[in-house]
Amino acid sequence: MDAGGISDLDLDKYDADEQVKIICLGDSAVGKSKLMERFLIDGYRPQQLSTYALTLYKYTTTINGQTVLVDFWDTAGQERFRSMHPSYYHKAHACIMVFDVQRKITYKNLPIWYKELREYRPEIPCLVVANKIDADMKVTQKNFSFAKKQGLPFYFVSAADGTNVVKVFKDAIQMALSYKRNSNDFMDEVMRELENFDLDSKESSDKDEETQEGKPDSA
Ligand SMILES: Nc1nc2c(ncn2[C@@H]2O[C@H](COP(=O)(O)OP(=O)(O)OP(=O)(O)O)[C@@H](O)[C@H]2O)c(=O)[nH]1
Ligand SMILES: [Mg+2]
Repeated sequence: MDAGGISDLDLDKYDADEQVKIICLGDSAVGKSKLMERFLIDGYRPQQLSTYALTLYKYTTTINGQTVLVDFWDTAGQERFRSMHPSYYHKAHACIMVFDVQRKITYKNLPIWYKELREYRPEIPCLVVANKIDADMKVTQKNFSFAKKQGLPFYFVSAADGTNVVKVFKDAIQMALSYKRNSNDFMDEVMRELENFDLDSKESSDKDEETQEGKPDSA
């Protein structure tokens, strides 16, 4: 199976024209899962594959008349080790990076997440999300400069009351799509080439027919 979750089978099954993968990063308990659930609550949610390490949410939407299948990847647990398995990043088209406005440490850890993201996916759009603003609206006055410094889009959101949740996810899908369409990312080019390459290049294995020697005559 393809670790990137991109397969023609899925495109057929969901009658989709295009498929994008969006990953979610951030410390434990910042609200990554709650944000996904909040967004998907009204959305079409045909499938949820769950393992102890990963939840994959499938979502379809129509953009400019095209049906887009979105794979949202969410982790459970791995982020405690502050390092994700490389397959998590594999072929991702956008990243939603979350911190908890009530816990400063989760904001301070953003550069660590961002560094790892960029090691695997140097070019993909990354959206920075300050979650849990419902707990204290005053935080929206604060200056969280990380996103600005990196030139990344920034959102104040609340998974609890829904503030800006749809906006973040819709933007993420749009950015993922435009990335996919316009990407000059070298690794993406390579992956595209590999996908087109017919792996079914069976070398004429008939050559290794072994000459059957007659059984030694038993006297
Ligand atoms: N007040 C408030 N609490 C929230 C919000 N979003 C999440 N929470 C709470 O924060 C806790 C953690 O939320 P999760 O969505 O499980 O966090 P997570 O990032 O998925 O955590 P891991 O799966 O452990 O990495 C839960 O108790 C949520 O109810 C929010 O917007 N406001
Ligand atoms: Mg979670």
